[in-house]
Amino acid sequence: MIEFKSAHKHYRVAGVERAALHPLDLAIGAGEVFGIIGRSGAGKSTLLRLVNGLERPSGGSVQVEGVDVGTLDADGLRALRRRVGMIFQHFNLLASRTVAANVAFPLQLAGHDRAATARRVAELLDRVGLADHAGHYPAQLSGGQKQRVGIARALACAPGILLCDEATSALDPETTASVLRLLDQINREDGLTIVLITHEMDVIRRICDRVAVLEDGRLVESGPVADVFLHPRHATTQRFVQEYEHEDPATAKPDRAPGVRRIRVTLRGDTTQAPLLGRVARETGVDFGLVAGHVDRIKDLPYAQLTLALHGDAAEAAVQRLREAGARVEAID
Ligand SMILES: Nc1ncnc2c1ncn2[C@@H]1O[C@H](COP(=O)(O)OP(=O)(O)OP(=O)(O)O)[C@@H](O)[C@H]1O
Repeated sequence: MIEFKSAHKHYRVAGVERAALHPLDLAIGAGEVFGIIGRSGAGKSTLLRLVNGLERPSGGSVQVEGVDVGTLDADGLRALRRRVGMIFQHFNLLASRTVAANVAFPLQLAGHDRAATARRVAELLDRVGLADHAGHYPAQLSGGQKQRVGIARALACAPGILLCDEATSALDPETTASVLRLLDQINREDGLTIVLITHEMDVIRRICDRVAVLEDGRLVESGPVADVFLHPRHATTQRFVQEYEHEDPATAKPDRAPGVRRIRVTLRGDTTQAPLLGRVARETGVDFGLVAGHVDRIKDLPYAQLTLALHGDAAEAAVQRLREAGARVEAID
């Protein structure tokens, strides 16, 4: 659906070229919810703007549905933007237009007649739960309602791709959750491809299938969300995970006591709640202390990740049993 091939972007500021994105390869499949996470200035917005042609790559190519975005003329770009909807952190609604008129706007630009526009607007407002707010103005809406209008407007021309630019960053946690549920529902029902950029790991964890981590314009890690966040390899990803888990750095340090081994045990899916630890302790005679841990979900996947201190001679046997039972076990050293 979207493919970056050695795409990169430089900006010239006061005569000096600066790389916002270094050459990047990335493929996003149809129907995926793909998250891009990074700190401020990492290059997230630049990456997103290359997809809808708001920026052209300085080199390499960005293809959307097989079309090279960098080669499009004004007509081509207009057609592209009907296929690629976008929602924004600050909603970007027209303050002087009602909710219905905001949603109607792209339909009018695309030349739909009055009756077809009215039908489509009613359908979209119903979909985002705002059928009874059609005549309200943006100033009369909460942040979550404004973003629902933004979503309805972005979906007006039935795009195949929705770009979300920090779409929940201005919302409180409960409203964020409800907007993310709506996006998740739209993705599942319509098979819409969603690309979202965020600096919040929680947003990625809730709805994304895959994630890419950006740092200083470089893609440092990418893959299925559970793999990247449960077993982060790059220091930047590790920091995002530590912040999300509120991890105390002291717990990550190995216990130097003789005869004690620290391990991190990850259980996913059906094994998450299996009565495993007690059984392994009984069968092997190992004793374990609980150092840290959490039980959570990544999209539809339940998981548990525990740091254990294993005491005694049976540690190796216990690790073996845990692995046989489907747990991933990593030594912490
Ligand atoms: N139009 C521009 N002209 C010059 N430099 C730019 C322009 N847009 C972005 N940059 C620079 O490119 C780099 C990446 O910016 P970008 O906005 O893509 O990052 P970001 O990860 O989206 O950051 P934020 O989360 O703060 O929006 C930054 O150093 C930024 O200053």
